[in-house]
Amino acid sequence: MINPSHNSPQAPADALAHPLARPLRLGTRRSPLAMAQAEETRARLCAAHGWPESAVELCPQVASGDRIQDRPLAEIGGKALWTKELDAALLHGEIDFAVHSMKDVETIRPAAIMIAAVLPRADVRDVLVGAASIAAIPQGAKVGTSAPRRAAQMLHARRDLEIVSFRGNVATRLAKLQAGEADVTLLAAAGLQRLGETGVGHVLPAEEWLPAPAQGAIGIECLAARDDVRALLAAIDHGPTHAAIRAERALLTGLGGTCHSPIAVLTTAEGEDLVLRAALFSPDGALRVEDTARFAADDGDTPLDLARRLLAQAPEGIAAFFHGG
Ligand SMILES: NCc1[nH]cc(CCC(=O)O)c1CC(=O)O
Repeated sequence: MINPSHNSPQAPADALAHPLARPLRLGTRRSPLAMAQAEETRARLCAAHGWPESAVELCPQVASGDRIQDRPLAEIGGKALWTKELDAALLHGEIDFAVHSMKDVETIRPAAIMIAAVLPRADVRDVLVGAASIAAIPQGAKVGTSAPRRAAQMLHARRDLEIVSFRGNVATRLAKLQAGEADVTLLAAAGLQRLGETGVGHVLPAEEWLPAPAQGAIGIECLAARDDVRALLAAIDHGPTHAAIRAERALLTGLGGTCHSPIAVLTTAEGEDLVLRAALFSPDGALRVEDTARFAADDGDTPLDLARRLLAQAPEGIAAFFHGG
């Protein structure tokens, strides 16, 4: 990327476009949200390095999580269903890096794969569609969601509501709501914004309705051994978001949380410090424990301590859904 000499003939634009001899291959799922996130990643990477768009080639893959639409994620194998095809493509050298919603990436990853960059976090909040607020949802209404966290939060706030399973991508879920399969649903503001669906629903205040771990963050993974790719991705890593995601994932690791575990968390910055606020629920929403920790962004131990404190306070009806770190 350094101009060699003033006398050297001007290289053609394509030859200058990239340090590798070929385009970088970006692995992504095929869903509209995943494709929007892949496009955003390509745009940021090309802008950071002054490359034309052709320097990064999108390589969409069908994930098992997208293929199987009729059962809750927690039932069919969990978050690995979003990552295993892209992991295999990375490990086989078919792609150079993979773009993920960090919310969907399990805490335990193959040793050869690392999170090389995290993009600046988008809106972390959930959006309620179908009612103006939690209080305004009609008595006994049906809430369409397959997320254990959203179901538990909703039942915690409103014991009268009924949860109905609601899988599928953002457009599918909005269509199911339109078709009357449920009265209200919950979606991530970040996903709606990335799809250009900005007028949909009512944003829930994050302080009252804590989001999922890593919600709103896009992460980019590559092989730990690929120093060349890691150096290129470092240019688009957003330190504050990366620190928050590291802390939230450490908390989840400490809790032994899975996709069955109703956990909500909000990270905020206070000066140089991070404040991690986390709540655990029983799946039926009857029980809830909450705790908070403040720590320096590079302190990896405090999120684990917070996990231990939460588990120590958790009654059996909550602890049964977490198995410790
Ligand atoms: N579970 C699917 C999923 N994974 C990431 C997002 C939204 C984007 C994000 O959180 O970054 C969504 C959709 C949703 O929860 O509404």
